Amino acid sequence: MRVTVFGAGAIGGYLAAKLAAAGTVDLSVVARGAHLEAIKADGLRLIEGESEIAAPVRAAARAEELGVQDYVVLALKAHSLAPALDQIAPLLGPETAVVTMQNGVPWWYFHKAGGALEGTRIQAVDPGGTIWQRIGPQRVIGSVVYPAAEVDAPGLIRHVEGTRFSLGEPSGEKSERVTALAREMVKAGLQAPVREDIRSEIWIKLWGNLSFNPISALTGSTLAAIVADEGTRTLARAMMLEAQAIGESLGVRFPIPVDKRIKGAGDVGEHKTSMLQDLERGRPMEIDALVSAVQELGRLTGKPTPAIDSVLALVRRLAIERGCYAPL
Ligand SMILES: NC(=O)C1=CN([C@@H]2O[C@H](COP(=O)(O)OP(=O)(O)OC[C@H]3O[C@@H](n4cnc5c(N)ncnc54)[C@H](OP(=O)(O)O)[C@@H]3O)[C@@H](O)[C@H]2O)C=CC1
Ligand SMILES: CC(C)(CO)C(=O)C(=O)O
Repeated sequence: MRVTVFGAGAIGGYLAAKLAAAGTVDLSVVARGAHLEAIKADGLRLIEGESEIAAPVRAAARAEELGVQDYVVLALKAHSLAPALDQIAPLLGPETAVVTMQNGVPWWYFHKAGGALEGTRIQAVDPGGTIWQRIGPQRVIGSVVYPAAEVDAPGLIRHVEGTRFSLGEPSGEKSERVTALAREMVKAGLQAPVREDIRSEIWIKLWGNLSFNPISALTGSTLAAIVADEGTRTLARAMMLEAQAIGESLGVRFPIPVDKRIKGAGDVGEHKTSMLQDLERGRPMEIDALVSAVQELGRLTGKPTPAIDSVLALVRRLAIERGCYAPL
C-alpha cells in the first residue's frame, strides 16, 4: 500500500512517524524547508510520553519524485490546501483515495450528502469549487482528528495526547479502501474507527472549534477560563446553539447536550486553542474553515447566525490587523 502524507507537520508528522515505525505500508511524506532537510537527515523524530523514536521516512519536496499513490493524506491547514493543488496532482491516479485531515467544515461536505444541497461547493473553504474540481470528491475519505501534537523543532514532532483518527466515506459505506487504511493505522498503534456518519462526528468537533477557538483568540483565554467566565461561556453557548440548528437542518445528530460539550471543553483545562496559538506565533489562523464556513451553511439553510456573525467579524478583523489572515 503506497501512502503519502502531504504536509507532515504536527498531525501529518505524528501519523507518518507512527506508520513509519510500524513499517507495514510504503510510506512517503511531502514536506518543505528546514523540516524536510531534518527528516531527510535524521528521519522523522517523535516524542511520545517518555520515549523518542527516529523513524526513517522517504521525504520529498516535490510529489513528482514519489508518483501515483494508493492513499494521499492531506494534513495541511485548511487554508494551505488550495495553494498546494498543483503540487498534489502528481500523486493522484485514477484509484487514489484522498484522506482529509483538517479541522472545520471540509470542502467535500455536500458530496453524497443527499438532500437539496447535494453537490454544493462551500465558498468559504473552496472558492470557485477549485479544490472539488481538481481533487475530485469521489476520492475522499473523511476524517476527524483527535490527537494533539506539535512541531517542536524541524523534524521533531511532540505528541501531546490522543490516538484516535475517525475515518468515514462521505457516502457512509464501509468500503474496502477505508477499512484497509484503518487496518494499517491500527497496526501502527492508532485508533481508526470507521464511521457510517462521519459528518455528525465532524460537527461534534466543530461545535467546540467554531466557538471556543475564535473566543480564545479574541480574549487570549484558555478553554478553562472561557468556560469559567459567565459572559464568554454564554457567548460560546449562543454560537453553538446557532450551529446546532444549522447542523440539525442538514440531518446531523448531536448526541450530547450543548452544556455537556461546554463542560468537556472546560475540563481540557488551561489549554490555548490552536487559533490562539497561531495568533501568538503570527501564523495564519483557520478562521474560514472553522467559522466562515458555518456562517455560509447558515445562509444556505436559512438559519440565523447573529452570534457567529459578530464573533467572526471581530476575529477576522483581528487576524487581518495581525497579519494572520490567509484568505483563499
Ligand atoms: N496540531 C494539532 O494538535 C491538531 C491539529 N488539527 C488540525 O489538523 C490540521 C493540520 O494541523 P497541524 O498539523 O497542526 O498543522 P501544521 O502547520 O503543524 O502542519 C502542516 C504542515 O504542512 C506543511 N505545508 C503547508 N503547505 C505545504 C506545501 N505546499 N508543501 C509542503 N508542505 C506544506 C507546513 O509547512 P510550513 O510549516 O512550512 O508551513 C506544515 O509542516 C489542521 O486543520 C488542524 O486544525 C486537528 C487536531 C489537533
Ligand atoms: C482544543 C480544541 C478542542 C478547542 O476547541 C481544539 O481542537 C483546537 O484547539 O483547535
